[in-house]
Amino acid sequence: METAIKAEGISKRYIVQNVPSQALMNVSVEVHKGEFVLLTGPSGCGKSTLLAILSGMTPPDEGLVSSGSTNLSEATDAQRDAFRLRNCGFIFQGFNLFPGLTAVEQVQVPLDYLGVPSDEAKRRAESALNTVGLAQRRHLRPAELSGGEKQRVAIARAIVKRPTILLADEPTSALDRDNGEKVVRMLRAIARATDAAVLCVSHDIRLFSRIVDRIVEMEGGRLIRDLRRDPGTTELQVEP
Ligand SMILES: Nc1ncnc2c1ncn2[C@@H]1O[C@H](COP(=O)(O)OP(=O)(O)OP(=O)(O)O)[C@@H](O)[C@H]1O
Repeated sequence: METAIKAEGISKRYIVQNVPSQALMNVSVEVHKGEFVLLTGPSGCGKSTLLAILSGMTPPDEGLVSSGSTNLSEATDAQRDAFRLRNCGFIFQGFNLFPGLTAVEQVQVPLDYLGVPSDEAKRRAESALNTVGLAQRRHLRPAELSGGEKQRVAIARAIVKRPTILLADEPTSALDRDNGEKVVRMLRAIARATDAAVLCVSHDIRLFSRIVDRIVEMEGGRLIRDLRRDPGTTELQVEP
């Protein structure tokens, strides 16, 4: 399997009011293209910090982060921004949609940032909405959509630029069980269909465990477990 993003020996410390707090300690992890990974662990264990470092949003204090030939740990702020814009799609717990924009306009926004001509951006936005089953609702604004539909718009917005890495932070926690499961199955289908590495933070292991390829568990700023599903079985196996 080809590597989409790789972190080696990552450490990150925050200092708040002169008190240091070690968010990540010597974390190494590799996520492959087409792989759907759940990142889980107790509150404050460093999951969001790891996502931020893997997407180039935050530089690590120590260690290497790389994607293909891009070395993110040595990149400038502008190079990391450009990497993120081109390669990463994000999905958030609270959807983060613009109240005044229709579904198709929301999905076009990342393509506008990338300078895609507006006719092509509209066509691609409609196609992404079609992928998440919302073609018929493309002219509606967030207030006219259900929670599940809003999250599907957010997924369409995240996949419209065909990212190599799709990062989701608690994408199901504002949804009921059925809609949550729909979203998780949709993320797996996206990983399969587009070969994107999908890395998803959630506390809801039960919802994800039957569907993901791999569960990475953190505690106190470290990775403590890495379970992979053997092809052809439903059991997740501990990494040797
Ligand atoms: N910007 C920041 N400034 C200071 N401390 C931070 C910052 N971001 C995170 N931290 C601290 O780093 C540690 C890890 O936080 P992080 O948000 O990565 O954990 P998490 O596992 O995502 O938590 P949760 O599940 O509650 O979202 C925590 O102790 C947190 O307080």
